[in-house]
Amino acid sequence: MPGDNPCVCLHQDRTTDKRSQGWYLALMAPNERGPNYAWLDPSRLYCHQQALQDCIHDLLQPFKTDYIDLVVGIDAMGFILEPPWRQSPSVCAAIASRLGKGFLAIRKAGHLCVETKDQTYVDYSGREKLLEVRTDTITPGLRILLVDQWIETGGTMQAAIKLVENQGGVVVGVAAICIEDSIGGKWVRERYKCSDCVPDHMRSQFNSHFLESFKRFETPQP
Ligand SMILES: O=P(O)(O)OC[C@H]1O[C@H](OP(=O)(O)OP(=O)(O)O)[C@H](O)[C@@H]1O
Ligand SMILES: Nc1ncnc2[nH]cnc12
Repeated sequence: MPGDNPCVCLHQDRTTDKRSQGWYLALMAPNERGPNYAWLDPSRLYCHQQALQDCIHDLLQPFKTDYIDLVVGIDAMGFILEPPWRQSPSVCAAIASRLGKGFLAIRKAGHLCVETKDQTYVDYSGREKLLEVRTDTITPGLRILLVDQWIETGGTMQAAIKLVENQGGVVVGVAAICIEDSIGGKWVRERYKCSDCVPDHMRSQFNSHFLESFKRFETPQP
């Protein structure tokens, strides 16, 4: 049953199982390191080949018929979810290239050695931060899919949207594993076509920052 959220093992082979919607979300690890960290670690699901494929498939469903010129990912984990249209996720850059789509990285401050536009923001940590993007890529009218791992307060995504739109880019859509029902998350949803991976019956768990699967979560022993 879809509400049944099994404890999914990282190395369990689910390729032949009947997979329920969002099954791979149970692979995400709870925060065990305290308040300076995000409340969970979604990146554990990227280690599982089927989980990564299903996650990206789900994220892209709503955009199948949209024309997209460029995929823009937010530093750092947003880079992983660059869509691997039609092929394996491990070769996403090659696929983007074959399809004639580029990938633009919006970076956290201090990494780019070229001319940049920047935008300050405050994220879930409450700290003021800076995003930067190169100025030689986004041209007026360019149709962009913005991708990040997660939207909690929405501060990071709102800053990325400003960077794109201030250069004339058109945000066709916003994709993240979870867009929480925060004020900022709702702001993004109300203004842009969005996709996330959270089934309706699990949304309250995400908004309260505790997943049922955490109760059964076991960290593998070394
Ligand atoms: O909605 P917000 O409250 O702004 O938070 C969302 C941002 O926070 C996380 O990134 P983080 O800075 O933890 O770095 P990471 O991508 O390298 O994990 C996440 O990947 C988003 O970029
Ligand atoms: N990676 C993440 N996981 C969970 N909550 C988040 N909030 C912001 N980033 C997050």
